[in-house]
Amino acid sequence: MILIKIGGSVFSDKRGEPENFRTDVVEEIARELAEFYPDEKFVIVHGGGSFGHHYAKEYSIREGLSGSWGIDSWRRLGFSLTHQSMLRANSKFVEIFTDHNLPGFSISTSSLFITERGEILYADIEVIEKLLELDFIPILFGDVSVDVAQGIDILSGDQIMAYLTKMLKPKKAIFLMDVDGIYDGKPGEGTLIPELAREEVPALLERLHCTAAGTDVTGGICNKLRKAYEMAHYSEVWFVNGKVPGRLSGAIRGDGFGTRLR
Ligand SMILES: Nc1ncnc2c1ncn2[C@@H]1O[C@H](COP(=O)(O)OP(=O)(O)OP(=O)(O)O)[C@@H](O)[C@H]1O
Ligand SMILES: C=C(C)CCOP(=O)(O)O
Repeated sequence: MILIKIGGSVFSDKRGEPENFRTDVVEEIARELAEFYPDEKFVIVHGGGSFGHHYAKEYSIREGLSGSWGIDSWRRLGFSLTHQSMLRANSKFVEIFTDHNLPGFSISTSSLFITERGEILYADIEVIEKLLELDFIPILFGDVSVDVAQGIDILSGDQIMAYLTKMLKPKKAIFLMDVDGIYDGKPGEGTLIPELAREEVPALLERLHCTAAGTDVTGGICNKLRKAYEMAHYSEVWFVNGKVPGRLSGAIRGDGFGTRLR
């Protein structure tokens, strides 16, 4: 099984209009997956992009429930609206997958996962395992979450990737991004790293200023790299450009252009 995260920056313009969706990009991803399926099994996780992040920010979901009825009544509505927005993104993926004869099946993340300050505390993944046995392609997504510490929070697709890698032990985990891979510095300024050893990640995090007190509250490349560091215990991890046709296929075959972490 191969686990793939389709980054929010790949299927939408995060700085653009709310709920913009790059149909052509996702269609190309589906076309490439259809070349490998059913010989290869897949689990897909997609990010929030221009869908969930917009509502999550507007209703400050990451701050959780406060204990004040006024604020919480408003935030509960935001929690629901954020989830509905993610369902709209998710249904676009399922439609495109099924149009390409791929049995993509929607899994509502917030119904399976419980978090503690945004980190996964518990998840019931039996249904995902069963769907895989039955040759479905489960499609999960970054979502809102019920959180034991603060009532509600946001669960990032990158956290889900790390959890599923640990539990399902895919032969490969692939992050599709809107840049060519991991750079030693800012994309466009630093150089692309084609091969990265797990032991090199802590030093790279320091060079990228991803210290514990860093500013990546909602994720970004620092969170992605930290999660990939955990994942590399169990699986090879790839970072490739999901907007360039052929790059996903290259990562699936193992001869692709991007960053390979082992
Ligand atoms: N050293 C770096 N190497 C690679 N990307 C970097 C680096 N530093 C910053 N970035 C930025 O990180 C972004 C990818 O992180 P981001 O969290 O936006 O990914 P995503 O998975 O597409 O989004 P989402 O979390 O919404 O699903 C890239 O667009 C890139 O510009
Ligand atoms: C904002 C929401 C609801 C999901 C966040 O998931 P991510 O884009 O993978 O970090």
